[in-house]
Amino acid sequence: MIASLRAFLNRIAGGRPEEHDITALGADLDRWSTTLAEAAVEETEQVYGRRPDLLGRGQATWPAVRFTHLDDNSLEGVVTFDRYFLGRHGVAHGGAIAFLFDEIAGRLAHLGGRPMARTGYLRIDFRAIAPIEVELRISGRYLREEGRKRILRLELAHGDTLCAEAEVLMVTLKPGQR
Ligand SMILES: CCCCC/C=C\C/C=C\C/C=C\C/C=C\CCCC(=O)SCCNC(=O)CCNC(=O)[C@H](O)C(C)(C)COP(=O)(O)OP(=O)(O)OC[C@H]1O[C@@H](n2cnc3c(N)ncnc32)[C@H](O)[C@@H]1OP(=O)(O)O
Repeated sequence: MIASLRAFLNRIAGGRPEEHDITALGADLDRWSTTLAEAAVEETEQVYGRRPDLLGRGQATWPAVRFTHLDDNSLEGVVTFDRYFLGRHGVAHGGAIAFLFDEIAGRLAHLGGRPMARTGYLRIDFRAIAPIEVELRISGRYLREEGRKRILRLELAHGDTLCAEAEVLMVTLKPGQR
C-alpha cells in the first residue's frame, strides 16, 4: 500500500489530469478517508512509519533510502528523490533534504543500541543542487560523543559532487523525557 501511495503521489506531482478525473479522484479519496477514519488508532498502535523492514520505514512521504552499510558509528546508503520532492527546475526541495538528514541522523544516533535521543540542531550547508530522479549517495558518521551529546556529520552526494552536508547534535533524553 505504501509503495502504491508513493507511486500515486509521484503521479499527482508530475501529472496534469483532466478535470473530470480530478473530480472523480477527489470523491474516491474522500470515500477512503471516511473508511480510514474508522480505523484510527493512538500513536503507539499505528503502523505507518514504524516498519524498519520497509523502504522509508513505511512512510510514503519520506525519500526512500536503501542502506548499503551500517555499523555502530557510521552508515551509507542511496536515495532517489522522486518527483514528489521537486522544488523547482529538476532540483530537490531543500526541506526534503532537511527531512532526509533528520531521519538519517535519528537512525545514526540510535546505532549500536544507543539510548533514545532527539535532534538539538541540524545545520545544513547546501553546496550544489541535488537533482531528483537520480540515485544520490548518503553517508553519515559520528564526529564525537560528549556525555549526552552525539555530534554527527552527514553528506549527500551526486557522483563526485557534494550536494549538501550537515552537522547534527543529537541529545540523549533524560529519564522521564519522551
Ligand atoms: C522523535 C523521536 C525519535 C525517536 C527515535 C526512535 C527510535 C530509534 C530507532 C531508529 C531510528 C530511526 C529513525 C529515527 C527517526 C526520527 C529521528 C528524528 C529526530 C527528531 O526529529 S526529534 C524532533 C526535533 N527535535 C526536537 O523537537 C528537540 C526539541 N528540544 C528538546 O527536546 C531539548 O532541547 C533537548 C532534548 C534537545 C535538550 O534539552 P535537555 O533539557 O534535555 O538538555 P539540555 O538543554 O541541558 O542540553 C544538553 C546539552 O546539549 C546542549 N544543547 C542542547 N540543544 C542545543 C543546541 N540547539 N545547540 C547547541 N547545544 C545544545 C546543551 O548546551 C547541553 O550541553 P552541555 O551539557 O555541554 O551544557
